[in-house]
Amino acid sequence: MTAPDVPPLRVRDLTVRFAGLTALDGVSFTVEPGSVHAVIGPNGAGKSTTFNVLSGVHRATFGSVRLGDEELTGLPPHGITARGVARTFQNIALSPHATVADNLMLGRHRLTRAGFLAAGLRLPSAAREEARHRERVREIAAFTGLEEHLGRPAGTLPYGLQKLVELGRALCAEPRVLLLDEPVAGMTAEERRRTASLIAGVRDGLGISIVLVEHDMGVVMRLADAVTVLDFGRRIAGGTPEQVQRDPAVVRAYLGRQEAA
Ligand SMILES: Nc1ncnc2c1ncn2[C@@H]1O[C@H](COP(=O)(O)OP(=O)(O)OP(=O)(O)O)[C@@H](O)[C@H]1O
Repeated sequence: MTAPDVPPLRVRDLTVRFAGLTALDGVSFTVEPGSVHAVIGPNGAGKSTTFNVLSGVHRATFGSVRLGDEELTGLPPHGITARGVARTFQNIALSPHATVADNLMLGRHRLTRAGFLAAGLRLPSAAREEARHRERVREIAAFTGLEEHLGRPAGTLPYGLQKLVELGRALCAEPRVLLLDEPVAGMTAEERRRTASLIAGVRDGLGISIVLVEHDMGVVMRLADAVTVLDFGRRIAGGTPEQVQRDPAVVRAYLGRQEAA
């Protein structure tokens, strides 16, 4: 698998207001090419809002998100996917009755050249293209450890494997940037360990950038190259996992919430 051309993802002064509530307030950070960048913070800090702006679900009130020279701000979700940014969902969003292979094929959608007409007319060009996509799906299934499950309906797999299908489907879009929304939530300790090493493998083997929103601090600290810490919609710290762990503002933010709880 060859590394795609990955530019930096620059988030600048991102501000999101919902009817009187400022969910994000002037947040800036840069995701370096080929790195895992974690966004962490206590409940309500603005992590999901950041994720939703990056994937085009929410519009920024102010500020910008740029991938290299391309402005992503204001694009709809499919426009952002088309520029090589793929996401997974916190709650699994697979077609449960379709096979794992067909769910992965859905991830190839943006790369499909032959239109519905060519496919419907069963033109040889469409058949060749489909065969190429199926081959790539098999490669990605092997990479993610899903090969033996390709023929099974996705809904019949255990939860941890369904999360991997989500990840595999996002990889099938050949992204330059992968947005992972709590990829190990609800997993057993063994599944967490396996998923964390798979994510490290995606970074190291495919060279793509990964933005990770995750509550599991063990996974964040082991996996992330850089961490942005949010609290009440503001960026309160940033740096390597070691730096943010020692940062008094971060300790205060987490301890404060525990005391209030
Ligand atoms: N669609 C919305 N409408 C109004 N307020 C919202 C909306 N989405 C989020 N908020 C508010 O914005 C703030 C940030 O929420 P967000 O979900 O981004 O935090 P979070 O860090 O992801 O929290 P958690 O860890 O609990 O998922 C919160 O006060 C939340 O109530």
